[in-house]
Amino acid sequence: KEAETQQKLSNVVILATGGTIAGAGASAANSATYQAAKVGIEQLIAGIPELSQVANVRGEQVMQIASESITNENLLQLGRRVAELADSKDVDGIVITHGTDTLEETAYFLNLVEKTDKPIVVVGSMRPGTAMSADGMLNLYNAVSVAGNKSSRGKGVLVTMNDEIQSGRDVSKMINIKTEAFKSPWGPLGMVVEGKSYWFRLPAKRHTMDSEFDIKNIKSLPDVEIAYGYGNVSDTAYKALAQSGAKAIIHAGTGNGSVSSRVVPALQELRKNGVQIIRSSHVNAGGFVLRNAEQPDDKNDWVVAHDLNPQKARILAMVALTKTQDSKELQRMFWEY
Ligand SMILES: NC(=O)CC[C@H](N)C(=O)O
Repeated sequence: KEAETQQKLSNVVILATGGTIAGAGASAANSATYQAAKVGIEQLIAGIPELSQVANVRGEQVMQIASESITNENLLQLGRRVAELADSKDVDGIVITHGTDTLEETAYFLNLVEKTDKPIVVVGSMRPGTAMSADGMLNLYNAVSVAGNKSSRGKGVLVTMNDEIQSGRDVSKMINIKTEAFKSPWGPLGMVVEGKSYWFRLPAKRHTMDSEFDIKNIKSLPDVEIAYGYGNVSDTAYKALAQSGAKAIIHAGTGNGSVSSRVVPALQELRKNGVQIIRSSHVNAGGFVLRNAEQPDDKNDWVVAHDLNPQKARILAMVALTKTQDSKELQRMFWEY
């Protein structure tokens, strides 16, 4: 009988990369002071015996780092392993445990480059497993449940935090001290409760199977950097980034992605010299940048990031630049993804 249920369960692989979900603190009172990326995947899986009721789970330690230290090389390595597993007949779903600081970047990257409709779920936690009211155990249980469920197929890369099922494209870390840290400006796709998924909406943007990008064709990612807009800003950072080789600069702009008059001439000059200028917004609840509003983008030949925050705009720009150097093509991609 046991063998029968095992056969019916989906096969889910957990790729572990580190973060707080693998963190450990000195005392149960340490919810914020602890070391990330300490606990191995086998120990995490062993700590949740209930996983075996929702899927046949196995783990792989891909790396063991805090996610602020993830490099483009790490992204490519992870992306390639996800693609290999997605191609494998005996894998039905993939979970990636990840630090929450750049979780939204990795989730969006995978959403763009993985050519599969198998569920890919990225998950983290806000408290280490050693803390009181640790959230990692339930988040991971939810991630495995969602990854093992056929209803998750074809919905792009997903993120399960705080019982919500979020689109990896939209979701962002909005606050760093609450367990309800991850929000999308456009709302979650669904909820996962007691291992069961409840869906309410679908992603409208191109992703995975419908994406023109493929991890298998990406050898390396170009240098794309971010510079921050604020009052009395100077153009020093923009110029320095270009000088150090940035192919595109994401302007993490104020409000509608507005650009200070102290910076505009430098950005016009950089564009003439071949650097792509992409206007995004760093407003907290979600920016919304439109062409030729605030700045004459047609005249300047700049691109707008629309609703992508600066860090997500960097991901799309890197992936897009592996295919085109044309600003109009870039802009099309920023509308479609
Ligand atoms: N909550 C977290 O996961 C943050 C821990 C660490 N800074 C990381 O992103 O990996």
